[in-house]
Amino acid sequence: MSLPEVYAQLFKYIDSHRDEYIEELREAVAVQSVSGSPERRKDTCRMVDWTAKKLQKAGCEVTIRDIGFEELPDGSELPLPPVIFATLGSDPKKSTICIYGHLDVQPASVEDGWESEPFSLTERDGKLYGRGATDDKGPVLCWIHAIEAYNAMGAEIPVNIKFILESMEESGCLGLEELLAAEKSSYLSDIDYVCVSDNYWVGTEVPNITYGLRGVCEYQIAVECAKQDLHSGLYGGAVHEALGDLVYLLNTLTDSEGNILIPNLLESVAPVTSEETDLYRSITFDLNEYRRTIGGNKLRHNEDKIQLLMHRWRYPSLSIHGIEGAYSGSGLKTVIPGKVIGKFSIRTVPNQQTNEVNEMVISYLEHKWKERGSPNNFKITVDPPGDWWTEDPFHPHYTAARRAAKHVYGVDADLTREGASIGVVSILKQILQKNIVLLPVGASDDGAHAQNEKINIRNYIEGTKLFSAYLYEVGQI
Ligand SMILES: NCC(=O)N[C@@H](Cc1c[nH]cn1)C(=O)O
Ligand SMILES: [Zn+2]
Ligand SMILES: [Zn+2]
Repeated sequence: MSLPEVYAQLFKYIDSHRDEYIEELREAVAVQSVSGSPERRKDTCRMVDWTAKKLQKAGCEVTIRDIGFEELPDGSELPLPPVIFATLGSDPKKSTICIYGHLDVQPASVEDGWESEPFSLTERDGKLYGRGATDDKGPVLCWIHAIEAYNAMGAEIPVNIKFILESMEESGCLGLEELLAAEKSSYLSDIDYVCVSDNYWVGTEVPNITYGLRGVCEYQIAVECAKQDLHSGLYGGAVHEALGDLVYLLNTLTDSEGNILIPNLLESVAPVTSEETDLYRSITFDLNEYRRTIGGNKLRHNEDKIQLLMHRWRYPSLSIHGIEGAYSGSGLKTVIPGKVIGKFSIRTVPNQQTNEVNEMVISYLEHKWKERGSPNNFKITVDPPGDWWTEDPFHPHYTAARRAAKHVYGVDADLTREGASIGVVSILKQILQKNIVLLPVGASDDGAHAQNEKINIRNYIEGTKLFSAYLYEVGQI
């Protein structure tokens, strides 16, 4: 494949600006834009301002869109971080692509087991460690740097660009759907293609392009046995313990193999077709490397690549995330928690309907609660869901993205799905009905949401090249 002249120049420029790109990521990571923490809301808004300035400097016309308030558990209201709309170019002869990214991050602290301060970007062995490095500040910066590279070369970007950058992605995308629905006939009216970089490679060497996501339904079960915690020596034996009830309920959700026990929940899962299975065969995926990265003893579907990938991407799964109110410090504490809240989620897939899943979950838990016969207070809360999404991976937009990947990495990108959820993707699909490509830059072992999140310098720099090449290739469709 001959390399277009523009690539040679862009790639050389990008390589020579590596150190500046790292410094910019350092600045971005230092802003503690944790959307789930009300006390970090100012920092989250600061991240919005910081990014808006970068976009303006790159030549974009930036609009900051207010999206209202979040109601906190105590009934007070907290302003949501605004959404950035940024436009570059409005040539009617060019296609217009919509690029989505998010500026908020998951919580992180050294006490969780980080080897270095999570909000201070730290380089070790060619990797940049820091919260948000790969999810999703690194990829957002890759887009901005790709545009800056075109500008510096004096090269024309062959597409118009419209950014949507939100800062509540890690907290249910609050306020975004309403904003985007209202913009269908204005800001979003001329979008031809959508590109999102908020997921990861399936491995560490071969790039992939993603055509499907699972949805997510999140639940909280609260059980209360006392108005405060109790001394287990003084009250143990006298009370019906809330944590025992909760553990019982959580244990009824799956069997020991992880199979979901909620009746009828799997009935609406679309059958896997042979064409679909064929797409999984050629995916580069090393089961043993995946297991080693996790550090576990044995995987489910251990011997079968296709089954394992399908259970990560194509079938529902149920995960228990934690128990609020239960003692979780080191050592023992002889306490009976007065109130505990169990948190779990179900990843949903085509053709499951969120409202049906919610009804099945609630009715099953209410039935199990009755069976338990506990006198304690019990309440289930359903959190805002995200829908699943699938796309046509043989659309010319995908061909353009794969051509871009081939130019950068020299190999064919795999066509894959992902098991996580990106709320905006199904929302944009519903509103725009346009082809959406997910174009990840980070590697499978980046540790998004976990301790020691990182992006490899190679992925960060090659990701910038990938986006510059993607802009070029989409301009050729
Ligand atoms: N990079 C996508 C991602 O991490 N999405 C989150 C979205 C979410 C759902 N509930 C809280 N965050 C995911 O867990 O899939
Ligand atoms: Zn993300
Ligand atoms: Zn995330």
